[in-house]
Amino acid sequence: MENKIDTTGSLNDRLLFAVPKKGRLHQPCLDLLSGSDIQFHRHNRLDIALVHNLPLALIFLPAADIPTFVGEGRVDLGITGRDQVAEHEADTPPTDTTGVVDIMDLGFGKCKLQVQVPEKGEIQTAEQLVGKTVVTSFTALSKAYFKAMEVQSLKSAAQVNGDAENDAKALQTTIKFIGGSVEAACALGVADGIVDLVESGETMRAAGLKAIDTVVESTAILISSKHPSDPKLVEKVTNRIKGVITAQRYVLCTYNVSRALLAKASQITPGKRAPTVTALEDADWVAVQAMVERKQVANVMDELAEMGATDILVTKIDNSRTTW
Ligand SMILES: Nc1ncnc2c1ncn2[C@@H]1O[C@H](COP(=O)(O)OP(=O)(O)OP(=O)(O)O)[C@@H](O)[C@H]1O
Ligand SMILES: O=P(O)(O)OC[C@H]1O[C@H](OP(=O)(O)OP(=O)(O)O)[C@H](O)[C@@H]1O
Repeated sequence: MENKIDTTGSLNDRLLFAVPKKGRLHQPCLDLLSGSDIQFHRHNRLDIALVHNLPLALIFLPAADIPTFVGEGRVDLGITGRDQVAEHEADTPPTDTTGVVDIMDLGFGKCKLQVQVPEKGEIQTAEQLVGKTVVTSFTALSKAYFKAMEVQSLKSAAQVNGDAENDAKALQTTIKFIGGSVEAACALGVADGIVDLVESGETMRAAGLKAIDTVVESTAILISSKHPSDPKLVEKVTNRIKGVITAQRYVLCTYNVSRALLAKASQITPGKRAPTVTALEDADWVAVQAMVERKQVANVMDELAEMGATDILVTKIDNSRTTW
């Protein structure tokens, strides 16, 4: 009892921010909070942590439950996968007051929710799974996906034999829920196909499966409820997170170039508004500084060097406050 911490009493005046408590999104979220200087200490086994330096409380929840808590306005802000929001909305369509607001894409947790079937089996298309058994953790999205196909198949079948009742039964796809290790379902004879997440494709290949269609593409997103308790604080947290994401996505590229080549160089590194150009002691030369997307930087350096820029340096951005 001595170690029991009463956090509930202190939650009233705080903006509640839901963060995945485990799984693929957990660590990148902790990194994002740390980069945004959101300081907290999470006591062992407690799913609520008070933030020391802002009127915020972090609520650690399964990624799949976050859209429900935020959508019902029980929690103000949250980070989860776009796939989880889509699943929640397929099950509980948003109204004027419920449902989530998609604030921004966070870039990590990239994956696809895909229809998968045994590599060596007879099924080659998603249409061939209509009327069969599909196992998934995303039942609402899968039901909606196959429903659309069933309607289509029913129309085609009715045109051929006109026996609508029997056709409807034959074309009903069974969607079964499994909480994890969905990829094992086909090999165990539980399913003809599955709907599961794919990132590298390693799990799918190891299970002898292949993807035949994509239901949803996903990345982690920052979401808020429709009427958060403190919109100003939501904006502050959003701007901090945006700053960290931008800092991760861009680097600062600095180089020297002759004035004669400045226009050409500016086309290679246009920067945010325009590159920063500084005069040098040598009147024919200038120093240029511009933000460049990290994934483009090697190509940009090659192009700059080829066109005659010298002393090209790339530096990491620790944090930022900018709009793109
Ligand atoms: N292989 C993956 N690569 C990238 N992102 C993923 C991957 N698998 C899942 N995700 C993302 O992370 C979210 C949470 O999935 P994850 O399986 O890590 O959660 P979890 O809470 O541990 O759930 P479970 O207990 O069902 O495994 C997914 O909804 C998806 O947005
Ligand atoms: O394409 P890959 O890179 O192999 O990733 C895909 C796997 O990742 C997720 O599962 P996770 O490892 O989170 O475990 P789970 O099956 O218990 O959900 C997903 O459900 C797949 O099984």
